[in-house]
Amino acid sequence: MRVFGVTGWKNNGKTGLMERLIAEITRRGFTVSTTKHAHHRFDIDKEGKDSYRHRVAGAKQVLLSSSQRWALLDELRGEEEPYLAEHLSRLDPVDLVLVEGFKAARHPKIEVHRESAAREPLIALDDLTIRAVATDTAAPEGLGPDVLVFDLDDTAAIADFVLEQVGLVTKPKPDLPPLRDDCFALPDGVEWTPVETALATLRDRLKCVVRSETVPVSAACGRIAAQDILAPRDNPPTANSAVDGYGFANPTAQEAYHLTLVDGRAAAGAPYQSVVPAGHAVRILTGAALPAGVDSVVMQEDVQLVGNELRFSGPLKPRANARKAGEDVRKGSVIVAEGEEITPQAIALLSATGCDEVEVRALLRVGVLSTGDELVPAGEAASPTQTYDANRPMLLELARAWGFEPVDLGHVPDNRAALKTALDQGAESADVIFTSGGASAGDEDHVSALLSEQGTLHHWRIALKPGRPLALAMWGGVPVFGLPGNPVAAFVCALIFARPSLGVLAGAPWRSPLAFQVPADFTKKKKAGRREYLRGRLNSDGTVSAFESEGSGRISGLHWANGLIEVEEDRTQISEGELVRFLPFAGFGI
Ligand SMILES: Nc1nc2c(c(=O)[nH]1)N[C@H]1C(S)=C(S)[C@@H](COP(=O)(O)OP(=O)(O)OC[C@H]3O[C@@H](n4cnc5c(N)ncnc54)[C@H](O)[C@@H]3O)O[C@H]1N2
Ligand code: MOO
Repeated sequence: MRVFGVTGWKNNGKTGLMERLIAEITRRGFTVSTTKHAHHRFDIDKEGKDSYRHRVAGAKQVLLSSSQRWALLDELRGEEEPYLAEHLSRLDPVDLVLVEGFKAARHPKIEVHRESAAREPLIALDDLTIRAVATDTAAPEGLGPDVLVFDLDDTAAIADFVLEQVGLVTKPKPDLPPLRDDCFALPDGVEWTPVETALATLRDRLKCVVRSETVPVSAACGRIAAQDILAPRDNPPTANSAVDGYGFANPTAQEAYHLTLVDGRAAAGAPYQSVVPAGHAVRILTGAALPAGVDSVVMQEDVQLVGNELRFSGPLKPRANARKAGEDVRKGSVIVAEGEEITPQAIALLSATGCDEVEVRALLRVGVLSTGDELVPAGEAASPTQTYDANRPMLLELARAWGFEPVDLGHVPDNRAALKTALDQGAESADVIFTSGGASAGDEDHVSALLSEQGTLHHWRIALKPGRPLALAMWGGVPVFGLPGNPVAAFVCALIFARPSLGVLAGAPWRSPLAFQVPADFTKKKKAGRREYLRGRLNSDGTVSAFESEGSGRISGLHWANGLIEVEEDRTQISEGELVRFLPFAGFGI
């Protein structure tokens, strides 16, 4: 539940601001409930009233009800005052709960401050839950840099702020700034980079590089939401029946019901137009709006119809088999959050609440270039000293499987001029470039050499097997992932480093892979200090096997495996039956 508080010292105008905010936020179409902390002896009951007499006689709870409102009075009778969270759990779902008082609770708040009433120092000076101060004077001194200051009477600005803070509206984003050329630089002196350091550097330095566009919901599957998407209406939009049966009002604890059936019926899309009088029932079908005078439904299997008299046995709970309006989704609530990938399930939710178009990120274009004199595309004649290009087709398909737009930049020989031309073209037609091969420092490792000549290369020697050399650079403002040539190393680096990075470039949050612990059915020794990824296959008995070879050119092992086994840096041995971390390929979206 979204909660925001209004706090402040006595007589500074908390209730006034609450009142103005409730009016402003409900006027904008959001539903609001409130909670207020009051003086310990407060009483909304009146001496001599019936409810008061029930209470004095010893009732623990007294529930008062009328056709306009109901109230529940709970006498603590010496018990501890409940925490705010407990109170909030009692409220019906709404877009926003505004809380007056409850200074000590940890929800975010705005503090009200009136110069004439200020007797004590601002609470905001040493309470980090205060996100803003609303004041009738100049900005008070000593506030933290993140605490905003508002004019106490500028209700619209304060409402904008509250709605943004709780995520009900999104502030329009400025144009996307370019990535900086040094965004891959590692701290001085770092030689062998631990995997986690490399990941943290990527996570911290990269940001979204694609603009947003509006697409119909029918074309939005797999795309990334560019802003929070709010429900245009409640789901269900009106109270309706969950079953085929008979609708009536106010079930009680009575044992036997005899109700008179009215003419007509309520069906989904064809509501019953008149009021169902007390003591009567109406035929109602699943999904039909509850007619006026109906709040509960008895299933048709549980009734007897004698003439137009409906008989059934109780007791039946109040609102039995009735779905409340908005019980699933409230109008204005966030149904898909910014950065979320739109799944078929999200499409159902968007469609159910009436969204027909959504603002999504433009597809990230992933350029793939393979390098090396020895490479030949499949389909061409190749001598035994030549190698069929496996990385480029693999990387293009990974990009497609991850929901990006693959851009085939072809293959270049080990020639710096050809590589430069290909990278220039890549920077025009793609948002990020994968190269494979030439990533280490051999005579023919032109990718490293060229990127380093341009001065933007950061050669990362990762404490990782396979995938030790990883070249990262900017080319024409576009990030380049220089993946190692060995296909298994290229694949592991793509999954571990490129996938979460590409997600961020595409507008999604950083995603760590899905992993779980399973017993190994193999033994292995390893050097301490580096992380290893083995090709693993989860067996039907719940154990995991490792591929027979750790050779970085053994592509058949990639095809054999259904995930990676992650062996931590400090581990030197795995014995049969010991738990290992398994990262299924399905968790990488492949
Ligand atoms: N003296 C050293 N030699 C090597 C080191 C090292 O640290 N010192 N590292 C080894 C490791 S680990 C790897 S991984 C590779 C990576 O080197 P490169 O990225 O420069 O890759 P290449 O030398 O160009 O190729 C390596 C290997 O992969 C084959 N390959 C390349 N591209 C493709 C492709 N598109 N499809 C299929 N196969 C490809 C290439 O033919 C080579 O066999 O360096 C080690 N050496
Ligand atoms: O680490 Mo290399 O990347 O073994 O293949």
